[in-house]
Amino acid sequence: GMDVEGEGRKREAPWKKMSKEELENQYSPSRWVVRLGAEEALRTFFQIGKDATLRARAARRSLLDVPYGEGEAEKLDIYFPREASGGLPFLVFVHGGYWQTGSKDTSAFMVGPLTEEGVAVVIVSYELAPKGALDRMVDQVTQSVLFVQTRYPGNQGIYLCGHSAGAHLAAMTLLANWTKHGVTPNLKGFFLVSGIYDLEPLMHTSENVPVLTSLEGAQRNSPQWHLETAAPTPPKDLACHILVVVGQHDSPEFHRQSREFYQTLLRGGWRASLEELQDVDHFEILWNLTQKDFVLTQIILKTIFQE
Ligand SMILES: N[C@@H](CC(=O)c1ccccc1NC=O)C(=O)O
Repeated sequence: GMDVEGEGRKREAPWKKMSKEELENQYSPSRWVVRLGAEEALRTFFQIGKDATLRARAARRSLLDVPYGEGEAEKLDIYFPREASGGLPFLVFVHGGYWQTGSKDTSAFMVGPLTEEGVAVVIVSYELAPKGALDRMVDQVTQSVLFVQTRYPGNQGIYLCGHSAGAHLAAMTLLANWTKHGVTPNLKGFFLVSGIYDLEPLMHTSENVPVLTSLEGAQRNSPQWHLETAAPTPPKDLACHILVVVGQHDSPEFHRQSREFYQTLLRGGWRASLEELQDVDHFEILWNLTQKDFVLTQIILKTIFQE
């Protein structure tokens, strides 16, 4: 009905009526790609990411493999604008790959157009499953944000961007207790791209192997679940804007996840918006960020520079 309060909370989750095969399908983004076959889409995605990373390293001043923690995987790359002077805005990017694949070394998609406009870009690696556990990955992303704030205290804002499973990890930092860490990062915005916010349906797919072992663990690592049950209060100044964005050709379950997370953010008093980007799939929505005139590149730049 029209009762926004009741939507999505009292109603039975639609995925619970799906067969295992249907869930598997809904949570396999490559199967929804319209222009390429599934395998070719994934290959193209990683190739474009690798090329963009090589270009970024050749064309921009960078600091590579900077440790933000003790762990072997706890490394990040920082790419600077050509004319870097004084305080810069920073975009911190968390890659996807269902917590099992991906790397900072294939994920510097947006470095070209953003550094061109004066944004420093940080690409984060974290410890993948099976070695890494979700709680640990969430902590690592939190640590990477703390690292950027501590190293660049004069920054003109930190914007956290994540794709797919990386959007999940980025969204989890909305729940971080910064007081506990002793540093409050100058977080000004979130760009959550084709993300997953409720992990419970994934427990019934092969993608869960080996990250989700219990319902309790799935809930503990679901920003959707936290916002619905504990309702953490948003920062008082509401300076932080959260953009939830999904591609037209993402699966219906990915659309539902984005929509419900956005609605839950609004109910909780966060400043959020939802965008469905026309004519892009789960992978194009990210690889198009290599292009300055792509609508999401423009949205990101506008968000960073209007504030
Ligand atoms: N096996 C997955 C792979 C995948 O979902 C993926 C690959 C690269 C970057 C992000 C991805 N999705 C979520 O993290 C698929 O069917 O597309």
